[in-house]
Amino acid sequence: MRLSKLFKNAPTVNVSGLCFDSRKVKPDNVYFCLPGLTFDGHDFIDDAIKNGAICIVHSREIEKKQNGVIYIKVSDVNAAMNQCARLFYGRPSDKMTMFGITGTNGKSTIANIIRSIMNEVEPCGYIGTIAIEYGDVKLMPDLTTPDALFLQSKLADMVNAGMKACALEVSSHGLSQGRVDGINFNVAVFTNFTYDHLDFHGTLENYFDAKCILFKDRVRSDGVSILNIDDKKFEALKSISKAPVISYGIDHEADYRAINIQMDSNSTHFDLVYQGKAYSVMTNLVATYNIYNLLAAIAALHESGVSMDTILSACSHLPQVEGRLEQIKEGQSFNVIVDFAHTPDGMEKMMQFGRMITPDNSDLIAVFGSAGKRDVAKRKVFGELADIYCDYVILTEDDPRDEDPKEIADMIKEGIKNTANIYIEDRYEAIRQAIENAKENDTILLLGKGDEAFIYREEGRAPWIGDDKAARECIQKYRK
Ligand SMILES: CC(=O)N[C@H]1[C@@H](OP(=O)(O)OP(=O)(O)OC[C@H]2O[C@@H](n3ccc(=O)[nH]c3=O)[C@H](O)[C@@H]2O)O[C@H](CO)[C@@H](O)[C@@H]1O[C@H](C)C(=O)N[C@@H](C)C(=O)N[C@H](CCC(=O)O)C(=O)O
Ligand SMILES: Nc1ncnc2c1ncn2[C@@H]1O[C@H](COP(=O)(O)OP(=O)(O)OP(=O)(O)O)[C@@H](O)[C@H]1O
Repeated sequence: MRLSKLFKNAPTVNVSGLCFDSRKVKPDNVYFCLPGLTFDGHDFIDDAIKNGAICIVHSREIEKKQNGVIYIKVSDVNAAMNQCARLFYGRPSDKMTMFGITGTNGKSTIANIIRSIMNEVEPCGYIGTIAIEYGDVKLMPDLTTPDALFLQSKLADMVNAGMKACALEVSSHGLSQGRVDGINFNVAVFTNFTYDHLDFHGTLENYFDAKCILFKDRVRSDGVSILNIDDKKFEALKSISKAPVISYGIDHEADYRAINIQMDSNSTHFDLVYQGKAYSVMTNLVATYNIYNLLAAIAALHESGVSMDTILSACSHLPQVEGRLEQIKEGQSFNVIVDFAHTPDGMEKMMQFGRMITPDNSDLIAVFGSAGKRDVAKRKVFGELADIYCDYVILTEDDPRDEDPKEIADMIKEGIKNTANIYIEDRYEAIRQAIENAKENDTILLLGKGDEAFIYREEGRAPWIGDDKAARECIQKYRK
């Protein structure tokens, strides 16, 4: 592409790509000097030029300019990069129905439900924590919401592969770093707002402000904002939404409301009330929070023109979202559930569900840890929740990074006053002991890692068999 297509008054030289990391710059790339949390991209201009950058986009004054290199000064490099990414990749998001899903918990679940039902109407891609998926392509992501350059390139790949829609998880980090600034969403979905990510945002107010960006700035004014009316942030989001608001919920009157909910450990039935009419919904999703997730997805799809018949007939056989309330069934006489719960709210919801499916004379056993180098305050809260709901706790490693997993476990333990607990550092061994010792009708919750097939240790990302595979293997070996 010609540089002049990206910047007014720029020379008409050809550029081969866009890059914000000097180490990854290729010949004839444009290098964007981003201010980061640790470094400032301006400090790596020489490296970028050595690697072949033909153009430097910067905001700081540059004293020594090199011949043959084009320098473009802008007031906000991040904003310029987002705009260029959109143009370089041919405005891909304008060619698809874009669903953006944000909130503390439920983003992956809702995005995957949207994708799977949308696929029955027209091809839909997914970008989020679990994968980047479109057609037969499935890639493992590094981030929930990728950086703007990678994101726009993947959206372009989706358009080229024939996708007509995309369900994108929009994290608060992604919003505050402008990773989705080049996207105008047709549908913006809000799940819920509880405690998370204080290590990054500092305060809950900042965390919420980041979430607001999707509804204030990034949704199209002719689009729609789908909001959870039972969440305490409903009114605040409604008041700032650029697009008309559609509500969903259980406890309050809503545009899409679930009533008469009946649930067991394998399925849920409820009546969906929409515009005064009740539709009977049968779904293989369980746990009350998943009814919220399903309502959000139903509202998002229906408001984008998918028929209620198509949506409701798909609800009964939704594919298992990997590592989200995944029930491990190997013919054993007790329940084993793998779940990605890693916030206090997620933990509590899972433990409540575990309690609901466990008979009074049986035990609820939880196996979990907490991530290293991430929010420390939630550790004790996890312990307090386990103390309320569980009969036995096995504390183990999560993603310790360069922290000592035992010290993390001790911080969780500060919240456990009455419930019996042990510490088994090795996650596989912790799962093995839980499974080997479970009695008939007990429930074992394996929490925190979900579908992840890696553990972040001191030396980086190390392979991990995965909670689901570990559990299946242990049931086969020790309970057959
Ligand atoms: C905390 C955070 O979000 N950090 C992101 C941030 O890094 P940073 O600000 O620290 O960047 P930096 O290292 O200071 O570097 C500044 C600039 O100098 C450049 N640089 C740096 C060194 C060099 O030699 N050459 C060079 O050009 C860098 O490429 C960058 O452009 O900007 C980088 C570039 O976009 C991101 O890769 C990085 O994400 C890191 C990897 C990360 O782990 N982010 C997580 C916390 C995250 O975003 N998570 C959310 C939420 C997940 C959830 O809900 O649980 C997600 O969406 O995944
Ligand atoms: N609506 C909800 N309310 C509360 N907790 C939920 C809800 N949906 C899911 N959870 C819990 O949060 C965990 C993560 O779910 P999911 O991956 O869908 O959320 P997420 O917002 O995408 O999280 P992340 O971005 O960290 O992956 C689940 O395993 C479950 O424990």
